[in-house]
Amino acid sequence: MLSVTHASLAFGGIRALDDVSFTAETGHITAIIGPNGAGKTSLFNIISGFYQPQSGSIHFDGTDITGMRADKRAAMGMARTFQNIALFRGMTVLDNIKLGGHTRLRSGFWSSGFYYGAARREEAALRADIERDVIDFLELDHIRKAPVAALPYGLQKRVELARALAMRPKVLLLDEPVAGMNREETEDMARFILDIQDRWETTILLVEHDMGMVMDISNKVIVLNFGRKIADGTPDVVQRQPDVIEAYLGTSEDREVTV
Ligand SMILES: Nc1ncnc2c1ncn2[C@@H]1O[C@H](COP(=O)(O)OP(=O)(O)OP(=O)(O)O)[C@@H](O)[C@H]1O
Repeated sequence: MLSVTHASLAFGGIRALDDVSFTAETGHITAIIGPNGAGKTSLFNIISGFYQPQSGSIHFDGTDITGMRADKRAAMGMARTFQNIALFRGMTVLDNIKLGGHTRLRSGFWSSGFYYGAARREEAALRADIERDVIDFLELDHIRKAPVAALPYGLQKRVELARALAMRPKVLLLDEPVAGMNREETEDMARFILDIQDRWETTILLVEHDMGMVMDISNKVIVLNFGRKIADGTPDVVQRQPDVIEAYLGTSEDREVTV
């Protein structure tokens, strides 16, 4: 289980997060929604360790990780995808995915050269693992040798998911996984997310503006508005809450309304 307790984060005078608490249960899909600027990315950033909250705490499987560095959190089993695709565009699909797997190697990415025999055996095992569990699973076999830059957007997003999955994460943070996708690509991605939950019981956190997808696949929805949590419950309950509807509909013109 992952829990955020009374977390606040401010940038100058802007309160990006204001006393936010919630839990993401193990093996569940928890969505974080809210209008633009509500604090969703900030919440992801304090969970993954990119930012430190000014107050409050974050616990992961019983450990207080509030002050822990991002790479340590990754080593504990936290993986993340980004709003804007963060892949090595000139490298192949397979090589990008293997980079995710390297966080799992005991001999480590940088020390591989020094422990060549052991590292090579580990590398071969990792490759077999990735082929079976990630490439086949996410149906990427036909493009494994393709450079990422040559792929359509929806597939690039799937490769990014594959790279996160190669870390065998306990917690997977997905930042707008279907942004910019067409209906078919969105449905594929939703199916893959549900399959990941089903197969590995991964705890999944999701920031997403596509309300149809969020309400369809989430076990729980957290709603933020101006840095504060205004709702926390099952999709059924949350989408009927008047202040949630108000947050989306009663907003200024520059906010995106996707309900
Ligand atoms: N590095 C930063 N420096 C200054 N202000 C920031 C920074 N990051 C976020 N903010 C501000 O904090 C508030 C919350 O931003 P955040 O990006 O977390 O919202 P969001 O819900 O993810 O928005 P979006 O849906 O547009 O991605 C906004 O007012 C934003 O301008």
